[in-house]
Amino acid sequence: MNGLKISHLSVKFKKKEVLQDISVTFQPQTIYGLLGRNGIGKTTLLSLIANRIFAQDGEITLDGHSVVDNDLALQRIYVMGERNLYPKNLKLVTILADTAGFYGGLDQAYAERLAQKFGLDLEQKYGQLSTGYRSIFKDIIALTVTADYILLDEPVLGLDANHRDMFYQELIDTYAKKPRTFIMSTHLIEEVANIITHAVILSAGKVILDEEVDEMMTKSYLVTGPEKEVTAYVEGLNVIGKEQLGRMTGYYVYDDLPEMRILPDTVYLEKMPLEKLFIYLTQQTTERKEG
Ligand SMILES: Nc1ncnc2c1ncn2[C@@H]1O[C@H](COP(=O)(O)OP(=O)(O)OP(=O)(O)O)[C@@H](O)[C@H]1O
Repeated sequence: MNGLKISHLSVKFKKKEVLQDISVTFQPQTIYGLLGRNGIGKTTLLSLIANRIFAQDGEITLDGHSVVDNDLALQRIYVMGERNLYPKNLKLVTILADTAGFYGGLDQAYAERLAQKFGLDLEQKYGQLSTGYRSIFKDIIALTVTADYILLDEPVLGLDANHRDMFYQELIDTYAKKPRTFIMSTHLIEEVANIITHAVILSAGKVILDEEVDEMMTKSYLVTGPEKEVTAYVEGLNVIGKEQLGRMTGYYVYDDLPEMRILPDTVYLEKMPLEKLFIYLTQQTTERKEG
């Protein structure tokens, strides 16, 4: 019952089906990565959760209560808005105060510390900010607002490498001090691989993976070796990709490795990076849909 539960949700824009009968539960106090290729429906899903758009079918509940027109539930869910959400002539301090008003609080002192750290003057107007600083400002709100579920839509869009690093560090720190749920949509998978504890991958209108990152990593391998030996070793396993690496063949395997199977001296096992897993899993489902 606890958690943000998406049940059998379907969304169409005109004739285009974006999400088809998806179900997934976001648990309390967990950092999620919401991953998927461009245009797959990540922002759409976040907008549905925030009640900004409505689904044709399905239901979203927070701790058992529908979020539709439910201010009590919506106050507990903060969604980092799209690019031009705020009026350009509003000062950042005013936006902070308004947000605090709606959500029942915002850690003002922490917001000011963050603004100083990122070099952001809160007396500026929103319209004066560069793309990167708009993201930084929205990130500051997301990190400081009083809400149990914080939805971050591409939080590092336009941020330079130093600022991205700072943001990730702040996210880890604030989560450690006050655990709550963050759902972060991003394309920078390797950058968040050590931050998110759970991954939800969307592809071809469906949730194709919903799993703990640690669990995923225990069954994600790159197996390399001479073609004959390596092909024999991976037989019957869930091979999601293949690459030719010079004279060696590499198979990307997403499966538990059989304990009884002996690994030949010429065959090597490595961990598959999360990004490779994402690339091959989403490629498979897209090809299946198109094929
Ligand atoms: N209001 C709308 N009207 C019509 N089509 C829409 C609308 N909003 C989104 N779409 C379409 O829905 C699909 C999903 O878009 P969405 O923005 O959710 O994808 P995304 O996964 O967030 O993409 P990206 O990673 O590129 O930001 C796209 O094909 C988009 O064109």
